[in-house]
Amino acid sequence: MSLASNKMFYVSWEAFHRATKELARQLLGQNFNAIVAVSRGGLVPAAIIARELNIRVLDSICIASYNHDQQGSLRVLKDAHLADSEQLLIVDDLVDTGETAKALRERFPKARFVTVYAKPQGKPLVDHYVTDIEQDTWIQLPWDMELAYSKPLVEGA
Ligand SMILES: O=P(O)(O)OC[C@H]1O[C@H](OP(=O)(O)OP(=O)(O)O)[C@H](O)[C@@H]1O
Ligand code: HPA
Ligand SMILES: [Mg+2]
Repeated sequence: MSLASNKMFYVSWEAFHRATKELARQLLGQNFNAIVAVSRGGLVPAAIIARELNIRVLDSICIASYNHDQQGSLRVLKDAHLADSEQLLIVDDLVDTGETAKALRERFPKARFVTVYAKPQGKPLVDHYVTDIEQDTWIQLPWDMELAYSKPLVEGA
């Protein structure tokens, strides 16, 4: 998939941290004992949730489907070793078309699957998420950005 619109949703590190802590709060009391992070995007929220919920056992599944904003075929580069169970939490940064989520649901039918951001197409596939994003909007994540000079509206200051 490539976006026809160029609408962007820019996420700072602080905003990402705040939203992920809100996701952790939604999960309080559900007694998860292990996390599978969906690498790479799920690694950061998985670490934050693990810290908030005092979960010490983490694993990763490495899935690639996008080359920057171009969706290609989904490839599982490395599987996770933890067994599927209702106490297992699968964490990704976002769900967009839902292709990645579909593959994860098949791989871990008993586990709970959560993301920080969700677009409409993928939303039905997640158990919990924090922020709705429109389908035609690209989420710019903090690790894909850097601070840069911003030209003033009027030159010559
Ligand atoms: O709902 P979908 O349309 O499947 O898109 C969502 C997936 O796409 C991104 O991963 P990507 O494959 O770009 O790899 P990355 O996590 O290494 O950036 C994102 O981190 C999700 O895992
Ligand atoms: O909107 C997005 N932003 C970053 N990565 C993504 N991978 C799928 N959709 C997105
Ligand atoms: Mg990913």
